[in-house]
Amino acid sequence: MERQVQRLRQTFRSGRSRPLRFRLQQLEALRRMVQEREKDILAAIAADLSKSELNAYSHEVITILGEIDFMLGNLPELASARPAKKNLLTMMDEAYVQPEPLGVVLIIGAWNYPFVLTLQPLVGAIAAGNAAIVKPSELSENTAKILAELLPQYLDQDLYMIVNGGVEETTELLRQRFDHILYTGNTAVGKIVMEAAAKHLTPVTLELGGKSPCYIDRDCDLDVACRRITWGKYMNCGQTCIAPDYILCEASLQDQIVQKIKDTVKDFYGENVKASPDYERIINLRHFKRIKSLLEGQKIAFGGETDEATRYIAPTILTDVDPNSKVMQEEIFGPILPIVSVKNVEEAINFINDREKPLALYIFSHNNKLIKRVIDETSSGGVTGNDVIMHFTVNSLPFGGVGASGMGAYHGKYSFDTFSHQRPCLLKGLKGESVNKLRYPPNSESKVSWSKFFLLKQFNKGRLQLLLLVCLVAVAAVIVKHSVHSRVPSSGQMSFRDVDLLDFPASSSPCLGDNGTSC
Ligand SMILES: NC(=O)c1ccc[n+]([C@@H]2O[C@H](COP(=O)([O-])OP(=O)(O)OC[C@H]3O[C@@H](n4cnc5c(N)ncnc54)[C@H](O)[C@@H]3O)[C@@H](O)[C@H]2O)c1
Ligand SMILES: CCCCCCCCCCCCCCCCCC=O
Repeated sequence: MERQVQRLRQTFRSGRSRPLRFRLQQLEALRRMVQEREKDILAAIAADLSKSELNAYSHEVITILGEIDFMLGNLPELASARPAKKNLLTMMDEAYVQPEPLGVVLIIGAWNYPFVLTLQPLVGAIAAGNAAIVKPSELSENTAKILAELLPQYLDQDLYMIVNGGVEETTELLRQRFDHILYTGNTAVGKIVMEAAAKHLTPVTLELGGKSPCYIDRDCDLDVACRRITWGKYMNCGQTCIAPDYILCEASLQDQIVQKIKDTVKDFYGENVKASPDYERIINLRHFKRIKSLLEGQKIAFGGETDEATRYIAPTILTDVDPNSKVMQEEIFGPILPIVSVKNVEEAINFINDREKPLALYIFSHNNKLIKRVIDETSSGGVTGNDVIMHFTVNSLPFGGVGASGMGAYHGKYSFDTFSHQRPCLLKGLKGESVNKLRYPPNSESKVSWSKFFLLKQFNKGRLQLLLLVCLVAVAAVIVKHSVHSRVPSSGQMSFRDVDLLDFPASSSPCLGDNGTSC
């Protein structure tokens, strides 16, 4: 493993991954891979999650194509240096923020959306100019296999690599030094990843899980709310990190909600859910048994049927659920929907705040003020009001957790930023020592007073007059210099705008004039 990481690092150091043209080519190659090998990819995802190919396309492939298109359209802007605001002391200098790649990054994916959760971070890593190792989950073995087969055929093999394997291989990978690790999966392993990363001071993005609450207000269109919740809860058989984990509502709404979700399940999946091509299965027997055990001692208002041989668990609703019961202690990650009664919105807010910060929060109400209030008085990775899951699909929104549900974020611009260092650059000329004297020893009351003036903008009348005089002299000097220069032939030095940005390693100043001042 060490040799492989070393090989990627050497290629990264050669600068090959930096030019924008190269990054765009790799992203285009990735898009070609998805388009040309769509059938194989869909078959692999379908096999891993007993999913129809149509669902595999709309749950996963569409997201990756959208992310690649976003990067192709926005990369030149994302990668270019941004001029920064200056203070009085540096007003003649050039200040800008230059995004730069981090180096060799590690992406560890989870099995529940095995294509999206590995390739979406990879798109960001490539766009930001990094080398990357991708470690798909061993539980979604078909997708892991097809990725290992396809990626080397389309991407630069000395920069982007797939490592397949389980705990042993991941542990070995985590011993290596990376420049960033993005991990998606459960919280317990998140801690292992963070501990391993700490040994090398490697920054991490942790995309974890949690119990995402869904509050339904009395003042709400229950038909619409229940239809949307049914879609988001039972999609992928409940194995979605941002699925609504449980419902909070007033006790009087409970029966209506059960009835409406029941009707919607019939609309979506037909009389025989088991036979529906749109209803998936639990990934493995361990998870099947874990989810089934959550039903013990519960009041099953709907569903509850299970079949171990096919790892089928029916869309299920539990009512009058005790907040202290097992099903309310861990993330369900399966098609079981508990309903917990609360008296009002205050109690719902307290219920949420008494627990770990969730990955997502959903609020259904006609009353926008109530939705805003719940947002203001709680915390979660993300929020969708009057719907579920959909904030994931907006790539102008950062996607990630907070507290126990994770740290850092990605998607769109946020992926680019996650895999970049925002490097502050200040370029000064070698003149101006008269002002610089103010910061050189020996210090004095007068120097401190001048520093306050320059850095804290604490004017007094005398200083202001003096500054005006200095400015006049500076303007005069610039005019004289300019008139001399206009008579001298050009030095032939190129400005930033003359350079083909595509061939540029995205490390130039935004506007470097030939006297070192910003233009
Ligand atoms: N925030 C998100 O975007 C997001 C997305 C999907 C899933 N999740 C969360 O992930 C969880 C489900 O995923 P999972 O954890 O079952 O997936 P998983 O079992 O596939 O594990 C995730 C990754 O961790 C690796 N891994 C497992 N054990 C390890 C160990 N001991 N040491 C090092 N690496 C190890 C696996 O190989 C895999 O690549 C849920 O909690 C879910 O909410 C979060
Ligand atoms: C008008 C037709 C629109 C069709 C849009 C379909 C959107 C489907 C989006 C589903 C995306 C689900 C991905 C969830 C991934 C969550 C990752 C965590 O587990």
